[in-house]
Amino acid sequence: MKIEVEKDIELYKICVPVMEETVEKSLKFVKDVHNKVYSKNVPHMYEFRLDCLHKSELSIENVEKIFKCDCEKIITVRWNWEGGTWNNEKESVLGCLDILKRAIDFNVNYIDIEHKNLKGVKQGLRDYRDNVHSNTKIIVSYHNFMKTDDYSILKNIIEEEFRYGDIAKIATSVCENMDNCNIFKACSEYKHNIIAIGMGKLGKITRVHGPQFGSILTFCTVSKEKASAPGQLHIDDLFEIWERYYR
Ligand SMILES: O=C1C[C@@](O)(C(=O)O)C[C@@H](O)[C@@H]1O
Repeated sequence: MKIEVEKDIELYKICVPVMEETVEKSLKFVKDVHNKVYSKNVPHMYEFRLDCLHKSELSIENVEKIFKCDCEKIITVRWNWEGGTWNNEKESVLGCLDILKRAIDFNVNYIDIEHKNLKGVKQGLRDYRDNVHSNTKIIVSYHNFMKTDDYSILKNIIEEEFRYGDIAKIATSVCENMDNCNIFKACSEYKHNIIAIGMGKLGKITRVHGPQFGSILTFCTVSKEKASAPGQLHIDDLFEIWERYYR
């Protein structure tokens, strides 16, 4: 479905996280979503949360099967200190940076690395991407599951994210409506180069209208029970709202 609110606005993109324990289940999930097993609508792209893979699944040869999957994708290896399940045990089996660099070798659409993780890698991934002449875009992400920081702090984080990557991402918990205003402000100020999300029930408005303000995508779930973060809408609900709101 194409939704064009403004002449210059790009397609609104919906991304569904894939959080399976095995590569086989991940690929089957994407195939089932594409075949509308879980929902009436299908997303534009998928975020493969490779941190969710069981450690027995962690080999470059195995994760490469995901990089080859024929869909628009984000490859993410989310650490446990940022809300994911990656930990030192999994890291000892296969390094998260090795996974992300291999994904870059495969020209996946996006990789996502935490803003905090960059303390160790500095410019590493962007230089690597340029050196191997990959087209992968680098998302640098910041999550705050407790609150939404003051705009001046968010702005500093976003500016630093752009020092290391191509797309800035903030996903913060919305505690009051002014938080939503700050998230929309970030979408507008960094239009089409940012993913900005308000987590939690109060933040749902940003998940629905963030793309109109300039966020390049929004995350949805295809399950009534399972979501990768608080406040995600079911994909069918979002499509229904967009069709009504933007018709
Ligand atoms: O960073 C994000 C955003 C998210 O946390 C959300 O709030 O929808 C969902 C995560 O899967 C993703 O990596």
